[in-house]
Formats: sequence, C-alpha cells, structure tokens
Amino acid sequence: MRIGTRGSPLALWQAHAVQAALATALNVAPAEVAVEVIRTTGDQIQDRALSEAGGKGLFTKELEEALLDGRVDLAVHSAKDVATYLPEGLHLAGYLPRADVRDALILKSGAGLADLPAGARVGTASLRREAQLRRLRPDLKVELLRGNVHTRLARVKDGDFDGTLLALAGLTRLGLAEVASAVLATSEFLPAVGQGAVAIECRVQDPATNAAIAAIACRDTGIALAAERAFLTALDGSCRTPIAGLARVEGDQVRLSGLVMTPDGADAAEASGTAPIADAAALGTALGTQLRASAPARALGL
Ligand SMILES: NCc1[nH]cc(CCC(=O)O)c1CC(=O)O
Repeated sequence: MRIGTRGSPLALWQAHAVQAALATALNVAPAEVAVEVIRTTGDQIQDRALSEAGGKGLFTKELEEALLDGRVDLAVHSAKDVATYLPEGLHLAGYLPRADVRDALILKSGAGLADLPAGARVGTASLRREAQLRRLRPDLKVELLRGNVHTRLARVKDGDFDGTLLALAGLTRLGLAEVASAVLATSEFLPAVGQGAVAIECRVQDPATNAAIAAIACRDTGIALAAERAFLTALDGSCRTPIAGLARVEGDQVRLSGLVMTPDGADAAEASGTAPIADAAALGTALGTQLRASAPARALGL
C-alpha cells in the first residue's frame, strides 16, 4: 500500500501517523506501507493568498492525480484543506481521531488578544481568521502571512508581525505547542471546517484500501466531518467567503455550529443545531441552507 502526501513537516507527520496506524491494523512492518512525497501547486505558491491563486484544491490536486493514476493508494490531507467537491472516483474514506480543534494565538509579547495594542500587526493567510480578528479587534492591522508553520513563527519572532494565529493541532504535531501565547475558545473563535482532523482519501473502487482505512477510522470524527462538510457544501462558499464550522458528537446526537462573515468581520450570521448522528449530513445541509438565506449577501460574495 502506498500513501501519497505533501512534503511539509506537518503533512509528513500526518502521513506517518496514518502509516503507523495502518501497519498496526494490517499487522505488517511500517516499511511495508510506503510514504511517497508529491509536490503540489500550493507548495510552490508563496507570494499570494491561496484564495487568489485558485483556492483549496491547490494542496490536493497533484495527490488526487496520483490516486487516479494508481501511483498511490491513499492520500493523507489536513481535512481543512480538502475541497468541497472531490474528483469523480475518489472519496474521503475515513479520518484519524481528531486533535484539538482550536486556534492558537502566537504573540511576540503578551498573553492574549487583549494584550495587543491598537494598530498591532497580525499576520494570517486565512480569510476566516482575518474576519474573526477584525470582528473582535477592528483596531488591529491584519496582513497577509503565508508559508509553513515554521516560516510563520519565524516572521513573528523576527518582529515582522506582532502576532499570528495557527491551529493548535498543527503546532502540537510539530512539537511546538508551547509557542502558543493563548488558545482561543471555540465560542470566541470558531475553527475552520475540518480543523484538527486528518482525512484519508482513496479510490471508491478499491475494496482492499477502503477496508484498511475503515479499520483505523475514527467514527465520531467521521460523523462530525459529515456534518461540517455538508454545511460547507450547502453554503457553496467560495474560497473568498470567510466560513467557520464545528460539529461534535454528544452521545447519540451531533451538534453543529456555523458562522459566515463578511471579510471585514462587520457582519456575521450564525446558526447551530442538533440532530441524531445518522442525520449528521442532513443537519449540515439544513444549517448551511439556513445561513445562506440569512447571511449578509456581501459575506457570500453575492
Ligand atoms: N491551511 C494550512 C493548514 N492545514 C492544516 C493546518 C493545521 C492542522 C489542522 O488543522 O489539522 C494548517 C496550518 C494552520 O492553519 O495553522
């Protein structure tokens, strides 16, 4: 079995986590599950916001081509980076148990958002984080900061920015959780759809790989992601729409909260609801449709 992955430190950690889980489930040596690094368009673009370069699929396109060509059998992604629609013949077959979903604030100095002085420069490449920051702190300067986690941290350390926001899950995977000055509550800073989850994609018509993924997949994460991804699909959010969404399994129910904002954070529409876990996707569709109707048109790029 061959796993395709991007070559960033975060992507490699995720691929190796899937490799280890599969080797255990299949009762083979880890070396029998190969990890193959594939360079994606998203890895090559460093000078622009990805939303301007064509969006989400940029980190997955080359991996999906390798899957369709049969060069690899599985592709491992941060669930957050997986586009709403997948190419014909491919699907997300399972997820690893989800890590902490929250965003972390990394400051040059200070312990929380309130410690940033008016006019402080916060770097991010995420439209969602930009809108949420502007909503909470309209007095800050939010500017584009791209690159992998290490690059972004270095830019703060060097004083190019007063702070940045990163997923705690990514920091933790890289052994960097201690750089977080604060971890933001989901009630204040709702994460991106899929944040903290590792998704495993494969060919629909590949029984052996689907069975192997089923053996390692986390049920609750799959239910939560079904709700979150249906929410995103119903909103039909372009890459220029700041959207946040988080679902959690609570017993035999799934609870979903969603948020759509204007890029400047001035207007926002929120919705939340609960459904039996079997109806997770329907819940996502219903909340997404509801927000589509109530969200400020400007937020949806209409
Ligand atoms: N867009 C890049 C990306 N994709 C997934 C993660 C973090 C890990 C995760 O959310 O699972 C990150 C970095 C970040 O947003 O801090």
